[in-house]
Formats: sequence, structure tokens, C-alpha cells
Amino acid sequence: MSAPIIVFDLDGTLVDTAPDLLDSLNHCLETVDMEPVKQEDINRIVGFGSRVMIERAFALRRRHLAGNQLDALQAIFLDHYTANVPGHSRPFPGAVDTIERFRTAGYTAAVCTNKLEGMSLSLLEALGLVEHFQAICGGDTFPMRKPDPGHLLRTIAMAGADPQRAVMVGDSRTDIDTAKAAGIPVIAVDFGYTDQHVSAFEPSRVISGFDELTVEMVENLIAATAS
Ligand SMILES: O=C(O)COP(=O)(O)O
Ligand SMILES: [Mg+2]
Repeated sequence: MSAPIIVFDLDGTLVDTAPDLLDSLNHCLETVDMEPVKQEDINRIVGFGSRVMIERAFALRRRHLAGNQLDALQAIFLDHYTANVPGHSRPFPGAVDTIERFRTAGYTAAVCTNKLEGMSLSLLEALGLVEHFQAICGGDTFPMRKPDPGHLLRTIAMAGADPQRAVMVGDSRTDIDTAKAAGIPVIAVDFGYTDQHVSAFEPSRVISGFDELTVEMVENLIAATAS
């Protein structure tokens, strides 16, 4: 039997990336003379990768995006983000201990994020976390991305694990919907990037800190799926 797997979302779950996403976004908005987006707007614009983030910033400012402007702005965003990584981004308190706790208990760990794969790898590399994960799958790794369950199922397959012995940990409705559609239990953190409290999306469990994420909790969730 393959090892059980714990799959983490990245932005807002494992790593607090909001300040750097905002910096890079505002750097790119500045090139088109747009007013910067504020920290409190981040929950409304993050979650579907950098293109959607730029589109949402334009919508927020009621500005029209011209034909090929999005490609050019995304390139500016990506250059700025990659040049500054890891910037101010740090793992949330207890995140690294949690990954280690599960690996010691025999779990495989993976990342399933809508952030582009290259950006995700640079960030995790800069934070010294890449080695923990058997697979790191971004929004452009497969032909589909969250909330399509295929993104999560293919991440699990890439890590050599079994979806019957898997759990997802995320911070947004997207993560919860993805896991549910894949038939996988999902633990939501309530400290990430969402404009509505995660409990509204009915995850299997809600936690307010990584110290609450025990191996026992995950074992019970996996056992309940199997039965
Ligand atoms: O960067 C984003 O927009 C989303 O990233 P996440 O899937 O890791 O939350
Ligand atoms: Mg997230």
C-alpha cells in the first residue's frame, strides 16, 4: 500500500505571500498609471493565479484591459516577483514543523497551487522547502487547474500516492471545492486569503493554526473516506 499523502495549497496556506503578490501587482499597475491596490483588497483578487489577479485589479478600478495588455502586464508581474523572491514571504507559524511531523509519520507531502509552477518552485526553493515535497504542481502544470479536481488528482498521482489515502489543506473556496469534487477530505485554515470565512464552504475541518493539524485528525478523515 502506498504512503498516505497530505497535499497543501501554497498562497495563504503554507506561505504568507500576500505582501509580495501585492508589491509585484502594484509595480505592474504603476506602469499603466494605476492607483495601487491595498492590502485589504488582496482577499478579493488572489486565488486564480497572476492573470486573474491583474484582471481583478482592473475590474476593481473599473479600468478596461486592452487586447494584448494582459500578456505584457503578466510578464512585468512575473519578472518583478521572480527577481524579488522570497521577498517578505514566510511560511505561516508552524507550517514547516507540520510538514516535518507528517513526513516523520510516514506521509508523502505535495503542493497543489494555482500559482504558476515556476513561481512556486522559485518561492519554495528560496525558502528551502522544495525537498519536502514529492510533487509541486502549479496552475500551468496540467491542462486543468483548481477548482478542477483533475489538478489535485494528478498532483497525487505525480507524487506516487493514492487518492483514497489523501487529504488536502487549503485556505479558499477553490481548495475546498476542488477536494470535494475529487472525493478527498479537506482541512481549511482560517488565516489565509478569502473574503468569506472558510466555514461557509463546508470543509471537513477548520483549523486556526498548524498546531491543530494533527496526524490523528488526518488519519480519522482518511479512515472515514475509506469506510
Ligand atoms: O496565487 C494565486 O492566485 C493562488 O495560489 P494558491 O492556489 O496557492 O492559493
Ligand atoms: Mg491559497
